[in-house]
Amino acid sequence: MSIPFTNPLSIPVLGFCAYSGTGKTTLLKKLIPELNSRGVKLAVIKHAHHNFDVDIPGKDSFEMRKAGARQMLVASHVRWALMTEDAVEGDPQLPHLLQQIEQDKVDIVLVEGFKKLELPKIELHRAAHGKPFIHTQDDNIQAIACCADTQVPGELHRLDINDVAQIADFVIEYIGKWQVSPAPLPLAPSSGCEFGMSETLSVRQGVDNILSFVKPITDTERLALDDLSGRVLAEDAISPVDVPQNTNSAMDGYAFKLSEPRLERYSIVVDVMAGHHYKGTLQDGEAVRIMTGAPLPAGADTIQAKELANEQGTNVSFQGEITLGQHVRLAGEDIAKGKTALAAHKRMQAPEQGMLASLGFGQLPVFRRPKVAVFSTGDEVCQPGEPLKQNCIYDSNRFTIKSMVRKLGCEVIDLGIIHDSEDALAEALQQAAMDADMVISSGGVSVGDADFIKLALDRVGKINFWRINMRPGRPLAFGQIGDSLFFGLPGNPVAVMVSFIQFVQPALRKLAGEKNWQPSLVPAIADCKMRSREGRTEFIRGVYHLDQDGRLHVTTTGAQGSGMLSSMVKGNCLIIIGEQDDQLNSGDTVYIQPFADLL
Ligand SMILES: Nc1nc2c(c(=O)[nH]1)N[C@H]1C(S)=C(S)[C@@H](COP(=O)(O)OP(=O)(O)OC[C@H]3O[C@@H](n4cnc5c(N)ncnc54)[C@H](O)[C@@H]3O)O[C@H]1N2
Ligand code: MOO
Repeated sequence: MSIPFTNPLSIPVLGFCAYSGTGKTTLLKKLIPELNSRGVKLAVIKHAHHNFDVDIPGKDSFEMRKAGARQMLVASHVRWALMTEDAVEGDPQLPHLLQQIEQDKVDIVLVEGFKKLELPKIELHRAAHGKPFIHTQDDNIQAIACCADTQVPGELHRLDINDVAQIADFVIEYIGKWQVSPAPLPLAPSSGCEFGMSETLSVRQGVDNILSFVKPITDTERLALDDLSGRVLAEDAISPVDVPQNTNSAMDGYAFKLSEPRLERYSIVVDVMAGHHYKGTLQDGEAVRIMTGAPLPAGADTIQAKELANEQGTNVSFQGEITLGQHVRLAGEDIAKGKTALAAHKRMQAPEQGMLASLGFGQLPVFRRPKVAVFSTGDEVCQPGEPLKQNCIYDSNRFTIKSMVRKLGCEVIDLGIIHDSEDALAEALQQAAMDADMVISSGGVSVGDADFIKLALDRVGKINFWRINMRPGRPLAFGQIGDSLFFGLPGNPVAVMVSFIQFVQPALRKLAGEKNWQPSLVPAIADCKMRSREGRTEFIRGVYHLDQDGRLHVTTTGAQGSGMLSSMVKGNCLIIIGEQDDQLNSGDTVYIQPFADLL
């Protein structure tokens, strides 16, 4: 029996399954240090079948839990542990357990046990134990680690159960290939098969297929702190210092040593300003005037704010509750020296730049920015700024595409408007693919006028023309020209933007080296009725706001023609009606995708 499983995290999860006695734990005890030595940070979840305990009778944490604390968190400066009394019928739920993992701190979660879940796993098998294979019953086995003389089916990835380095290679390759599911939407699952010319795909199938062709850029360059905005970090930034550097005061006030019982008054020995320190050691009954950010003098352990203190001559007395250690910021409490302050593959914006500055970095390695060539097609398309010819339309697509490409930190190569001639298109595509990592065109991909671009693409690359079950943005071309990726977006201006957000954006982010990116989708209450068609994903331009009931509400921008760019200008989000719905009523909850970060 297999039990469905969905990974709720944006990092990979890999199980290890075997009959008991095969040596799962023994292998993991060797594999973990091997992976650590290669820079892989990992978490492990282990399923225990018995009523285990990690605490010791007599310890405070044990006694408090036994006294009835449903959760008990015990912490020191090196480790913390959360114990939760959570008796469930049957097995614990792995997705719930995974959500307890701090996924920004590790690259992968290894799972021991949970054999019946539809979870990607490595099977461990020792012929000498005479146990049956698991992969014959479980399609989720990614590889089998077994003895040299064991026969396994040819298509199954084979590993040597005694070769820990080889198993570590497989895990690292698995992490590299793993892709976060880009659309946690109620969309049809991807079938994972190859799609040919003019197939009709779901949005999820389209994204999965495209991402399987994207190879992240590995070239790097070093940039000054000031130039990091929008760039993707190429190596972990390890903190060279403690932040804060010293244990210091979080308040303007007085620092002293708290004693039991509390003293009536303290004598003020000196003022300590930020950027200076008191060289002596405070004695019982002594206090210093201290400013926010100034180092805590030796001997002091507590601060009282100025507002709760009365100075009389050279003495000070305090009002209100005082707890040991209050208003003291510990050295390294934000970021400790030697810890990963920012992991590689993160796109940097203001908070990341600020944090790197606070650690004293002057320059950092980033991945080279992707180069993206953009052009428009069509004899009716005119250059803005020039007189509009009869029966023509100004080129808006090149400008929306270029703007979104730049927002994603890429370099734009503008190829202008290419007129409907097979030779001109073929030449432009070939040249663009030599210079750029990605080529994006708009127009000419639906049935009527697709012929020129299809013929040209056939000459220079490998392209699929798909219909995506979505609106707007039904036609989409995707493929490769040489080493370059090609997107042929539909001509209608709104369809261009929606297709870019759904398909080009995840591809460009992966190309740029970014990891763990997922579209931001948030639930909102529909304030009006909206129509779709079952089997199709509808991206309606909407306006969301925080209502007086404290929840996000959303309404449409009005007319939804796929040529009406005004709907994108008025809107601040896409309202997503999934494939399984044909209508949304006022009051229903719907996912929205705010687009302020890209547009
Ligand atoms: N018989 C069918 N006709 C159409 C279908 C279909 O399935 N069967 N699909 C429709 C859909 S959906 C879309 S979207 C469009 C996409 O067509 P193309 O990609 O071939 O685009 P064009 O025909 O070249 O242009 C469509 C529309 O967009 C305007 N356009 C084109 N380029 C630009 C530009 N750079 N800036 C601004 N506007 C542009 C163009 O003038 C047309 O009005 O096909 C439907 N038809
Ligand atoms: O993509 Mo078209 O604009 O769906 O109507």
